[in-house]
Amino acid sequence: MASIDYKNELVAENREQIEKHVREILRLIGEDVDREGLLDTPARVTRMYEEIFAGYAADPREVLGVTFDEQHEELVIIKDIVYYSQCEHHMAPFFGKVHVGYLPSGKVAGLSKFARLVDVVTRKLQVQERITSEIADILFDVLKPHGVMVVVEGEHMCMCARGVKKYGSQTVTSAVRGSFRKDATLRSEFLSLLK
Ligand SMILES: Nc1nc2c(ncn2[C@@H]2O[C@H](COP(=O)(O)OP(=O)(O)OP(=O)(O)O)[C@@H](O)[C@H]2O)c(=O)[nH]1
Ligand SMILES: [Zn+2]
Repeated sequence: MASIDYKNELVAENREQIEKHVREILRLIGEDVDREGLLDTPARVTRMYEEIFAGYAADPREVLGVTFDEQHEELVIIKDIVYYSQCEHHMAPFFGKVHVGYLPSGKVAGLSKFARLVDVVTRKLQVQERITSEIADILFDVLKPHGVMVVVEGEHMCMCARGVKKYGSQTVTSAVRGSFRKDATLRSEFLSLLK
């Protein structure tokens, strides 16, 4: 499931300042900031920040604002929702897929809202564990389902491009709320449907 485009108005307001600081960082790392290839880079980086940090300007609970009543009380799974986030330790990208399963209790959300929720939660400085638990907590709180399970897979550039340099390793995190905590069969059903 593809992600959705948002903008961060906070970045837009501070555009001039951000551009100035990006230019300064370029100078401090040893670049010639006046060479042609870099002239538009501070503005480009700022536009990129508007996109990849759009989560700061949005309320994740609001994206689930429209829910509807539906008497389906069995497992619903939305899998393979792609995300792109930035680790809060290095400001390096990490990305992968989110899989959500929930057991509704009378209230369901439109399928696209799960992808919107993933976008809002991931488009800020994050750690993978917090993405996982935030999505689980918000769904559990807003939809009041019998249970929720969230699995997140991620590849972290801070582990590839620098530091330990372990390319291709995947981090998998999960969070369970409600009936998923107690019911191992339900967890197995969810995990087997992800394959
Ligand atoms: N738990 C968790 N750790 C993360 C995530 N993203 C990055 N990290 C880790 O954050 C840690 C930061 O460790 P530090 O020792 O403070 O920083 P560092 O010296 O740059 O660490 P190295 O990467 O080991 O060189 C590293 O182990 C990263 O791999 C994440 O989403 N979750
Ligand atoms: Zn990192």
